[in-house]
Amino acid sequence: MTSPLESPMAVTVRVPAKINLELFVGPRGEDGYHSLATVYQAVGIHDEVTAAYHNEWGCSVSGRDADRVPTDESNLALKAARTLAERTGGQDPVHLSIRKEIPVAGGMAGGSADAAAALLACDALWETGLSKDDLDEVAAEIGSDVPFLLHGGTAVGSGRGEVITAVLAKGTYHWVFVPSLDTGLSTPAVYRAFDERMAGMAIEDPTPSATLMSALRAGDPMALAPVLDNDLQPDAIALRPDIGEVIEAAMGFGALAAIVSGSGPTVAVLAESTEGAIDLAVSLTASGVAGDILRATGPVAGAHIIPTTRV
Ligand SMILES: C[C@@](CO)(OP(=O)(O)O)[C@H](O)COP(=O)(O)OP(=O)(O)OC[C@H]1O[C@@H](n2ccc(N)nc2=O)[C@H](O)[C@@H]1O
Ligand SMILES: Nc1ncnc2c1ncn2[C@@H]1O[C@H](COP(=O)(O)OP(=O)(O)O)[C@@H](O)[C@H]1O
Repeated sequence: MTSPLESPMAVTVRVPAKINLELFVGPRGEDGYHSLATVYQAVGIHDEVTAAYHNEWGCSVSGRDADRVPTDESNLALKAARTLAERTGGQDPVHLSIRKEIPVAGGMAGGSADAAAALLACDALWETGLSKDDLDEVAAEIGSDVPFLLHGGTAVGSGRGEVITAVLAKGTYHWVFVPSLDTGLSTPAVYRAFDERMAGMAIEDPTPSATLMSALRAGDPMALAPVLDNDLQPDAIALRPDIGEVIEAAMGFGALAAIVSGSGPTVAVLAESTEGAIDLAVSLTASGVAGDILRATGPVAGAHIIPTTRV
């Protein structure tokens, strides 16, 4: 048995953002969700979530866009912690301190990332002993992107995106992200616009493309660039024409590719190398088309515990 002296009082988890290298949208199911075939990649922009014992449940948020993140029961990290506590027969309350770097409502799954981090942190703090599969099941209940953020790397997401299969991917990809301004884009609004655009057309069940898989196996950004694809991109651009301008500018400055991440509005720009990514970031900033730019490589590891205080 673990002595109380060895039990952690707080656990901190670092968790990456995701982009969708491919996002194929199928028909809308009876639950209101569309089936997806997506290829996720975890990229090196990270949030940190610390779970610490406290006399009541709660959370606080600091860092980038913190004022746009709720701290009530609708916070996805808090929701995840409370769901895990329920599933494991009740646990002592925790306070979650969330430090954000992932743009909020940007299509990079920051809320889902915090939920994945909270699950891992609370699982370790409470020593629930849940299996990986059990944790995945709780993750899927919180949101479609949450299981991937536990796994990281590059992976196919099927179902609603919550059924994860690892992909054989070589190499490191150099990305520039344009999170796009001060307002996000609502995921339901983008899916609604997709439905309106596709009304009356037959939508097939989606499958990942073989060409994308072979580009990833080769680890070749030049081969990956032309096959990046997102069925929601036209709808995100229709709702936010400035996204189209960012894509056009990035291509004009020599990007290998530029694509909307998930439901947007963040644009993910693929560069050939670190130097290429720096040049693109400088050109995009100087042109005035993008005020705020992030740079990262992918793939990176999923949610993981980082050393923290033990008593
Ligand atoms: C688009 C994606 C791509 O990875 O990521 P983000 O851009 O949000 O990061 C995901 O599909 C985000 O999935 P998820 O996290 O489940 O979306 P939610 O916010 O729960 O969905 C809000 C609403 O969007 C619509 N929705 C969502 C997912 C889906 N597969 N089909 C849908 O039609 C539904 O109307 C749903 O009620
Ligand atoms: N911990 C959290 N971090 C960020 N957003 C959160 C969090 N919890 C709830 N939200 C809400 O979820 C919404 C979607 O945010 P986010 O997950 O960052 O974007 P997206 O779904 O576009 O990837 C935001 O409007 C925000 O209010």
